[in-house]
Amino acid sequence: MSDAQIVVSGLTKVYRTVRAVDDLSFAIEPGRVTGFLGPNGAGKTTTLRMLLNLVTPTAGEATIGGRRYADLEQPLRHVGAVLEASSAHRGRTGRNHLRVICAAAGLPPQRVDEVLSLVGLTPAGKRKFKGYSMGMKQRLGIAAAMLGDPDVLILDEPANGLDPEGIRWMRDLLKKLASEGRTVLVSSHLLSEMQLLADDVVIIAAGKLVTQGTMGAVVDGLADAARIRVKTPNPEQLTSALADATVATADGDELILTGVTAPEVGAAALRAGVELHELVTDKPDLERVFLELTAGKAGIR
Ligand SMILES: Nc1ncnc2c1ncn2[C@@H]1O[C@H](COP(=O)(O)OP(=O)(O)OP(=O)(O)O)[C@@H](O)[C@H]1O
Repeated sequence: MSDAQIVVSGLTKVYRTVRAVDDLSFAIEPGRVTGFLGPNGAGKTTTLRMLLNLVTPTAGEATIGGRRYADLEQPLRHVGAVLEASSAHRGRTGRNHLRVICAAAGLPPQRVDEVLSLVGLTPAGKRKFKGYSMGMKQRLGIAAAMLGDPDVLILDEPANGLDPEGIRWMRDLLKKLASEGRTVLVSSHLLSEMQLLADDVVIIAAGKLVTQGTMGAVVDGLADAARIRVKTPNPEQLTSALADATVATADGDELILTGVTAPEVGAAALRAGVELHELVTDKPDLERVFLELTAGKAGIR
């Protein structure tokens, strides 16, 4: 096993009456950005906190390179985490904030300027934290996480509060860090945001795994919810020629079908000798499909 592989196995957290995380298992590979997706309350933060030994699991285990976070000898050299926008002493400069963390963790002091440069805060590092914008706080949080030059980076909703330019910057940085061979795990509740960033995706709802795989395969799966609109003077004949299709609506000569592709409809029509007047694939709104997939499972629990 790679030192940078994350493995979650049967992970469960029960708070009084709430099963925040429910028998969750997945693996996250190095050299890739993995999106950890789910609606609000799905259990993403609780999972990440268990991974970082900030919450004790009720059952199951989460390991990084085969070891629990608590058993890592020098955790900051191995794992960097940004769980919320950084907070620091208001009157302290960003640079001094990082120097304190660096010294406390016994990391080389030159890392401070290296990470400030990495996140584009070299001049701003000399300014006091109280004047930092949300975007600057996020950058400082990533700088702190990178002090130990970790091979695993874990971020909880890092795009929150960022403007589009900040989001693009974050995306480019995380992709670069993954391309260097690091494991990058990023949580989000927006599929659209993750589509531009993640190579792999793990989707959870109500604490349970919904699906996981490469972003391409998962999106293709969601896109199977595409609807085919077809016009034919013989709708009944066409329907009986399409055993696998589900008829969503039938209105005169127009049928809306799911569970089939346009080429399958065209081929079936040809075989059955049914005339087609129109054959259109309505591209699904992936965000809507994602919400439908996870809706009802999450929410208030
Ligand atoms: N300390 C706690 N005590 C009780 N319930 C909790 C606690 N922490 C989380 N929960 C509950 O566990 C469930 C999962 O919460 P969690 O914050 O992990 O979800 P999330 O996917 O990160 O959502 P969000 O995007 O809203 O942060 C929610 O129902 C939440 O109310």
